[in-house]
Amino acid sequence: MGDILTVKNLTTHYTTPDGPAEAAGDVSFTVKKGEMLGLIGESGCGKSTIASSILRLIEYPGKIVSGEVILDGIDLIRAKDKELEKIRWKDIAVIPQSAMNSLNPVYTVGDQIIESILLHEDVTKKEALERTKNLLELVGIDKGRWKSYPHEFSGGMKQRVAIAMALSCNPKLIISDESTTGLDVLTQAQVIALMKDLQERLDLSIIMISHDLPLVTSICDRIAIMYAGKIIEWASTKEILEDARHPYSQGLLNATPDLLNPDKEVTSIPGSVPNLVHPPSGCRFRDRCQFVMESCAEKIPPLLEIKEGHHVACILEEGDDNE
Ligand SMILES: Nc1ncnc2c1ncn2[C@@H]1O[C@H](COP(=O)(O)OP(=O)(O)OP(=O)(O)O)[C@@H](O)[C@H]1O
Repeated sequence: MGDILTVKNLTTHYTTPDGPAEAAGDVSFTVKKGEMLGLIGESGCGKSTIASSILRLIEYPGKIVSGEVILDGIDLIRAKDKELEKIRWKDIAVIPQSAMNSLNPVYTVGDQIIESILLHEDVTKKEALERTKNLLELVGIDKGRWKSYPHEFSGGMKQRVAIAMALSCNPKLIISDESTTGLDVLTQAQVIALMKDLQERLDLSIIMISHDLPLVTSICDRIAIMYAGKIIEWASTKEILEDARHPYSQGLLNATPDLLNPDKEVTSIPGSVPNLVHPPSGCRFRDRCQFVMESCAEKIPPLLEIKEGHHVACILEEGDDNE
């Protein structure tokens, strides 16, 4: 599988009265064609900042300071505004946080999907309506419901409409940003199963942003774990579950209950995420890390590939020189 998206050394700051907050610091990862990549981390660790940076939708006081975001050979950070406008939505579609509330209450769901197709593609209204009906069926909604208004739909159905909208222009990449927040657990599971099914059937590439580790491990092919603006571990889901190397990743796994193993001891990670304006020197996790050493304060550990496809940013993985 080839890479569809390459994020290279992306750094995004927010200006604050106390100085810049580095919400994404030197972030690098790739998304393969047809894969679902989970981007996971505690609230405030920079997940949405990365999503907005990929689409260059960071607004003041935010600023992309450096890095590249390559989609199909085009660097979106340096692309002209007009070029980028065509790429947004048509090539990269977003299912936003609380997607079900993103629908306009005064238009029918069908008209909203039709409008998004007509805005980006040179098709007739009749063709757009046909495609809308097909999209509704694809997400498990009777095509006759295109004339319904959002208030006539349940939360789960509105979520399905948001997915249909994201699919409306056959994007190469979908970014789902905590999009099932606010749904009950059962509906959330149905929507997630639908996304997984669509990803496999349509060979879609999806970045699934979430703070829900069990959700991400249940459907994603690979997982990038963020801590305080940095990716600290990135590997296949299997590797993360069986051989997580970063103490923060291990802490996250230990803090997650396992329904199949009710005897598992669940332990939380002491402390809290640091202020991103004045993060600790060196490793940002060191204040909370049970394996902390003096040298952890000296330099920011680089994200190293410790075995094929498994990347970790921890001094413990850097070899004998640092012991
Ligand atoms: N408008 C802003 N002004 C100043 N700082 C901001 C702003 N937006 C975000 N930040 C900073 O960037 C950090 C990352 O925010 P971001 O929303 O990307 O995190 P997140 O991981 O997506 O969180 P959540 O899961 O809560 O959505 C925050 O902790 C905050 O310090």
